[in-house]
Amino acid sequence: MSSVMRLLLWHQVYSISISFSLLFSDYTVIHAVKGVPLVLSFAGYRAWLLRYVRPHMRQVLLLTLLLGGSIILKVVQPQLVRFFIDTARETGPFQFLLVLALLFLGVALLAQVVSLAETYVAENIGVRATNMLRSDLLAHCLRLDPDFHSVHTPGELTQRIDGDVSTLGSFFSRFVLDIAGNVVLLLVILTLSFFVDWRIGLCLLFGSLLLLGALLLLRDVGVKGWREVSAADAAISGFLEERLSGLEDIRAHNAHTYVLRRLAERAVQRLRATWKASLLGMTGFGVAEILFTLVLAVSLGLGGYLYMQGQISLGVIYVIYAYTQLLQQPLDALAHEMRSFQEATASILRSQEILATEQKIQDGRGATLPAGPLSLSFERITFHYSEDADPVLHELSFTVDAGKKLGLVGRTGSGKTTITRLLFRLYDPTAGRICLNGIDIRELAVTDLRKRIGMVTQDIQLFHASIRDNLTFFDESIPDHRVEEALALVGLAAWYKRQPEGLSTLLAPDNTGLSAGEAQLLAFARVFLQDPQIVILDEASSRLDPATEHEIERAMTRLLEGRTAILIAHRLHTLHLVDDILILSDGRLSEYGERRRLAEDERSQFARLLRMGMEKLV
Ligand SMILES: Nc1ncnc2c1ncn2[C@@H]1O[C@H](COP(=O)(O)OP(=O)(O)OP(=O)(O)O)[C@@H](O)[C@H]1O
Repeated sequence: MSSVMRLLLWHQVYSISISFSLLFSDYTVIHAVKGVPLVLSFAGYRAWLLRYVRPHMRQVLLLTLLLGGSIILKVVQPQLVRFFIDTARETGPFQFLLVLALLFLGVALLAQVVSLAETYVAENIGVRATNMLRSDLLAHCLRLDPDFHSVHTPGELTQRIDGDVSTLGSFFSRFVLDIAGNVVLLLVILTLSFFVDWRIGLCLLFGSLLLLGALLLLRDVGVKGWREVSAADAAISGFLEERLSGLEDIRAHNAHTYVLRRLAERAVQRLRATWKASLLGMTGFGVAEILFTLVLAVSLGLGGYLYMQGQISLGVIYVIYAYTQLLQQPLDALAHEMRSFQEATASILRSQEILATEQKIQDGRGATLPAGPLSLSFERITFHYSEDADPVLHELSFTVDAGKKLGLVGRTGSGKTTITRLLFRLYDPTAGRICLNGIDIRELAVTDLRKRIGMVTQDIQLFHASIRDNLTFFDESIPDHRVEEALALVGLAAWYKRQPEGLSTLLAPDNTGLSAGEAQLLAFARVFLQDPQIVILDEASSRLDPATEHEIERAMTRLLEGRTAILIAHRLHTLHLVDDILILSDGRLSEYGERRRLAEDERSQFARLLRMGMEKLV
């Protein structure tokens, strides 16, 4: 090889390795995705790969071997054809031709098998790693404070936990190997082409650089278009999610036509975006094809010239043709990987953002509570949801002795639910402290605290799962007879007998198929199974028929027996279950005392409420 050729080869190896090392260097990589500059350091990528791919190291090793094997098989095939053509032209022995043909067949078959194995192993790594990330994200989201969930809609979180993670599948499984594999393939093809003939090598080297540059430029044009399509897709999904969850209101207001018109508008937007993206994509594709054909024409023309000059054989022309064709794959793949790299970076950053969000509510130092009923006290509690908002509770103090029940009464927005959220430690008070048996609840482990408190809110969430799983919260250690006892205790024995598959009967999604009363009784049964020491009941404000109301009151009485409880009452008649009454007004204690005493005191607010015979307090 002449010194000029060596110089050229080294220059080529150097320039490709520089671009490769830049991609993976310790410098910060900056991308603009959806107009927002995003930053992720090499250490960031490495940490992600190590966390999610390390558990599958053996498979990664196998994938590396398979990739290496497939590169070798790809470049060997044209060489076999070259020998075949040259041997045939020189009328070489038939047996040798037969061996070459069989060898070619064998190599082609082996290449297919290796590519199949490669896909299988890569998919396997990708799916396992993304499943792990999905679990991490979901577990983290479930732990995060209500503040976080109030600014991130379920739809958005679904997209992050599922959509973004799916984008990362190929990043985990093949991204690094694909880039490395394609760079190696490109290098091998170009190096071999220099060995075939340095002029051909030079032609392919310049052709590759030109094509790679063009592909990178054109790729950005297409990406923008397809981004608009995904935005239009997301708008349609969001629209459908919202409308389908409000199905009853849509039916009640005969809003079908309005919904369909809005959907049609979004569909038209999507159609326009798709046209634009396809057109831009086709233009890019067309230009790349033209450039590629040019490179092919120049190299073949040069090959033809050299053949006429008697400098190369016909077999070598075939090799030139095959290698030029083969070049298209790594060039296309590298341009595509750049796009995947940007998408993966965006997904990693979005996932990282969630994982980096810290819970404000942290475990205490592990103080423990005794068994049996607990007393609870609020001591000068002030609370606001955000620093710039007005306080919702002002210096609120009250006590519920062990085994006693407190009735909370107040207008809508007076702060009743907020009190229960603070007790459950969904938020911590801004000032003051909440104690159970004299222990500040911030001293307890959060899970221990929440185990001790059973809560039935107005918004009962039942899952599309079996009755058993809905009541035990997927805790398989709870035996069926305990679940059946709980159902009987809340008065659902007759309902349960009607269920075709007993505890295994599936409940329909979104509580459909259940009356409001049945859903509430099932929520009571859940609390019975949890057997907490403190119960918080937020009475349903919707009206139920008298028979169901009676059932619910009976279940409530049983549930409250021997437990400390806070009952948020929306109707007066349920208040006979409680010992004390606390009337809240704009987050301030307006009246507080023993129920009997307040009822007998004509001047009390509570007695006035009773006299007015208000069925509904709020
Ligand atoms: N997550 C939140 N972020 C900010 N403000 C909130 C939040 N939740 C409630 N608030 C505000 O706090 C105040 C008290 O609300 P809370 O839900 O405790 O009232 P409530 O007495 O339970 O009302 P209702 O009887 O209607 O359920 C209201 O002004 C409400 O707007």
